[in-house]
Amino acid sequence: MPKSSHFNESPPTPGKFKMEKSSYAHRLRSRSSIGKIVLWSLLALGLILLVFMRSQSLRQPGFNPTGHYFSSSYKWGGSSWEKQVRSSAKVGSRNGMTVLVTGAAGFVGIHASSALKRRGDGVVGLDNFNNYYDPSLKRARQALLEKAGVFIVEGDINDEALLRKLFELVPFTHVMHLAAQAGVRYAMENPSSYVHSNIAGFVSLLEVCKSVNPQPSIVWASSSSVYGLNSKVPFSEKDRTDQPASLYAATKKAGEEIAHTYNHIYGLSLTGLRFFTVYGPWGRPDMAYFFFTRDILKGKAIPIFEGANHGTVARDFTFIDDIVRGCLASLDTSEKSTGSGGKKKGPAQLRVYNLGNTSPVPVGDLVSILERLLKVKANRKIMTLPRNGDVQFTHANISLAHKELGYMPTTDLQTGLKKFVSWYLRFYASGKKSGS
Ligand SMILES: O=C(O)[C@H]1O[C@H](OP(=O)(O)OP(=O)(O)OC[C@H]2O[C@@H](n3ccc(=O)[nH]c3=O)[C@H](O)[C@@H]2O)[C@H](O)[C@@H](O)[C@H]1O
Repeated sequence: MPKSSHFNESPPTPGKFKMEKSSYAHRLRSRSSIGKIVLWSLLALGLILLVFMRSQSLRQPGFNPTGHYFSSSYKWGGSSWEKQVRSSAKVGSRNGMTVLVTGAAGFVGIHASSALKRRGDGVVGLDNFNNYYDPSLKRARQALLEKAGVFIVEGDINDEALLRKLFELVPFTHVMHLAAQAGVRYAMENPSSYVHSNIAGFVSLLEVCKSVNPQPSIVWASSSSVYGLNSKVPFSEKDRTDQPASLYAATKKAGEEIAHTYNHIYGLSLTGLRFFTVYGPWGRPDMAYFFFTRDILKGKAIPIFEGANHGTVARDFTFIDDIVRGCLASLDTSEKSTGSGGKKKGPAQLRVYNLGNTSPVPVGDLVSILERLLKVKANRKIMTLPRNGDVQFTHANISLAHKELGYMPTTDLQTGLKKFVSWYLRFYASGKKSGS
């Protein structure tokens, strides 16, 4: 045996100090070894306890591995819950569809759900009500949908058992998949939440959709951010999308590739919509137009980004009503999925469309419009576009959506912001809500 494998042997001590092998020294050494063993055992125990406590806290209702807290636990199932799901899914018009809307308590979700319900489709919502932004805004949207007869199931798209249960109760003809971790800049703070919702969550949904019978047709939210560093404008669906500038964009691009796979293998009919900076009443407080409004009213400084050499930063801001029309047209023109029992029976539809406004507006002009509408001067703080995933410019070419969906935006930024500001002032009028 090689010498080094003798654990009990004293190692060679090339250093200055060599201990005498007296029995006193031996006792001292064995006492200190016992001490070390006790210390290491305690440390190991502590570590095990820590891991155990963390795994328990992850299992607690109201917490998930993305670091987001939920305002309530996910309790689903039971006869009254099933009754609510079934009743919400009831179709109110001839040839109406039955749609599962994920992210129904979100900004686009509430508008799309109520538009579908209004025209007589059966709608069931699904949302995890996480606290990425003020959950009370999501609850207010939920209350509005409830009044319209749309029930929002509380749960996560990663919960396949819940998704299967929903399809067991209702044979959804369509899924409008809007649940996602949104926001370009937040991806640097909490990257795993993007992977959890936009990749794992999407796969979980597609896994269920591919295996149910009949398979639904799926329309889902991609993003203008997939164009990333593409500098050819306006952005066309034919342009390259392999240079994402943020992890958010990368997960949306991944979604498009995942959609291709499920279409190819399982015959799922899939339509991805590249939304361009959607704004409007009931919007998202993490978006610039929303928190600019709040901060102008508070007299706080407004950070306005500009490119290198004072280059303009601009967005193709698109009003929510135009986006909703695009969503409904996509659902209406969706062909049926072709698979059954998890097996593809023939080629299925696979589409991607830009839904933009075709008229980019510099961020400085957005602030000027808000100043006029709010009748308050903004405290502008011009700063160079930080390296945070933002791109300098977006501009949609919508000719494909126009040709195939009849999509044609009708709301300019001035008109759309007027509607937003009037909603904002009414919603936050009580002064109790902060708009954060
Ligand atoms: O089209 C999309 O796919 C995305 O649209 C939206 O992203 P963006 O277009 O980046 O919107 P938003 O954050 O409102 O910034 C607007 C402008 O203000 C500038 N901006 C922003 C913050 C700031 O402090 N200062 C500033 O000038 C900023 O540089 C930008 O020019 C959605 O959030 C995203 O989820 C996704 O859906």
